[in-house]
Amino acid sequence: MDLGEFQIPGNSDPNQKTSHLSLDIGGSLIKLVYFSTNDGDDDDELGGSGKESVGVSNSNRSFPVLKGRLHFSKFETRKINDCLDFIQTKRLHIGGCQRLGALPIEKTIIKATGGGAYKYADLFKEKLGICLDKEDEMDCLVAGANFLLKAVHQEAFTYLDGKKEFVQIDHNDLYPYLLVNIGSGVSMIKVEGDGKFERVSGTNVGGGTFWGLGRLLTKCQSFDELLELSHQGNNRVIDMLVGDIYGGTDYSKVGLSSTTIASSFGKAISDKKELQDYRPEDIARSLLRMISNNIGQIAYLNALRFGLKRIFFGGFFIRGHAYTMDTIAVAVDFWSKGEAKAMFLRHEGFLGALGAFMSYEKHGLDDSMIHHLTQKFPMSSLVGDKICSPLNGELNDNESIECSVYAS
Ligand SMILES: Nc1ncnc2c1ncn2[C@@H]1O[C@H](COP(=O)(O)OP(=O)(O)O)[C@@H](O)[C@H]1O
Ligand SMILES: CC(C)(COP(=O)(O)O)[C@@H](O)C(=O)NCCC(=O)O
Repeated sequence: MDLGEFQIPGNSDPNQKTSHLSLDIGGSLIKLVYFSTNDGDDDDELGGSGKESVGVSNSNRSFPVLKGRLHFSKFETRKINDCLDFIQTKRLHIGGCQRLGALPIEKTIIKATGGGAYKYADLFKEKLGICLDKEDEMDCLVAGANFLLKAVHQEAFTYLDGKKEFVQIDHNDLYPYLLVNIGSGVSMIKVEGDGKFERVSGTNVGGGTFWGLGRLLTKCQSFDELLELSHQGNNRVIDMLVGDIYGGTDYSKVGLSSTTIASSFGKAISDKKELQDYRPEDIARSLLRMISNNIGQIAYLNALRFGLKRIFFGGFFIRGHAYTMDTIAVAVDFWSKGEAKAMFLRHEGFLGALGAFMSYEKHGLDDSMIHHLTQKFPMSSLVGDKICSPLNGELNDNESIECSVYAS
C-alpha cells in the first residue's frame, strides 16, 4: 500500500495521515477508532525498511509495516454535533476509505455500526458528505472482542476484592465464552469462534437505566458525577438487607448471610425518613449495585444455560469502575458457587468500533486492507503477535496506542 493514498489535504499536521476511521454510534455514546501515521514513521522495526518495505509474510504474501497510533475517542450521542466537528476539524473522514485522485465525495466511505449508523446516516452525508457503510452491531462486538482477546496482551482481567489480575488468554482455548456487552441496554452473546456466535439473551436494564434513573433520582448533571456520587455513598442506608429482616442474623438455612441485599431500595419504604433525607450518594450507590448485580446474575444464568465457564463483560457502563466490577464479579461468583468467572476488558467500550475498524479488511474496499495489528511494547520488544499494553490501569478518554499495521 502506498501511504500517499491517505494524504490528508489541509490537515493541521501536514505530516500526519489518518485512515480507517470507524464509528460505533450507540444509544448513549459514539465511539471512534482511527489509525494515524506520521511521515518518517513508517518503519521497519518488524523487519522491513520503510513504507515500501516488506514487513511480514503471511500465506505467501508480504505486507509492508506501517508504524502509527490507533486512536480511541468517544462522544455523547446527544452531542453528536461535537463528534461531527471533531471529525471535520481533524479531517478524519477524508482518510476513511478513499484514494487520492478520486473526488472525495465519490469514495468517502466510513465503516459504522450501532443503531446510530442507521439513524444518523443522512446527517453524516449532509454535514460531512460521507457515506456510512453499515456493519452489524453484534458482528462487530464479537469481532472486536475476539481480536482484543487474541491480539492484545493484558486485555482481560478479573476483579475480586479490589484486586485486578490480568488473565493470560490461551488462543487455543478461548472458545466458547459469553460476551456481555453493557451499553445502554445489555446484549449477551455466546461466542464459539470467529464470526460464530449467537445473541442468546439481553436485558433492558443496563447502562442507560443507571444513567437515566440516576439522573432522575439524584439530579446530577453527568454520568461521571453519578459515578462519583456512588463512590461516596453507602447502599445499606437504602437497601434492605437480610439482617434487617431477620433481626441481624443470617438466614443460613438457604445460604443467605445477614449482609446480603434482600431487597434493593427496600429500606426506603420501611423507615420514617422524609424523602429529602435520603442522600444522593447513597441512592447512586444502591442503584449501581442493583443494576450491576442484576446483570451479573442474568449473565451467570445464561452461562449456566450453555455450560460456559468464562464471561467477558464489555460496554461503557463499566468504565473501569471498581465498585461496578466488584459487584458484577461477586454476583457471578456467588450464583455460580465459584464455578464461573467474570472477566473485564481494558478496551471495554470500544469492541463495536474496533470490529467496524477490522471490517475494512473483510470487505476489501480498497487495497489498504489491514491484516494485522501489533503494538510495540515500550522499552521492550514485540511479544509474538500481541499488542502489549503499556498501561495497567484503565483506558483514559482519547487515549491512543502505539501500534504497527501490516498492510497489503
Ligand atoms: N460520559 C458518559 N456519558 C454517558 N454515559 C456514559 C458515559 N460514560 C459511560 N457511560 C455509560 O455507558 C453507557 C453506554 O455504553 P456504550 O457501551 O457506549 O453503549 P451504547 O452503544 O448504547 O452507547 C451509558 O448508558 C452509561 O451507562
Ligand atoms: C438494542 C441494543 C442491541 C442496542 O445496543 P446499545 O446501543 O445499547 O449498545 C441493546 O440496547 C440491547 O441489547 N438491549 C436489550 C434488549 C433486550 O434484549 O431486552
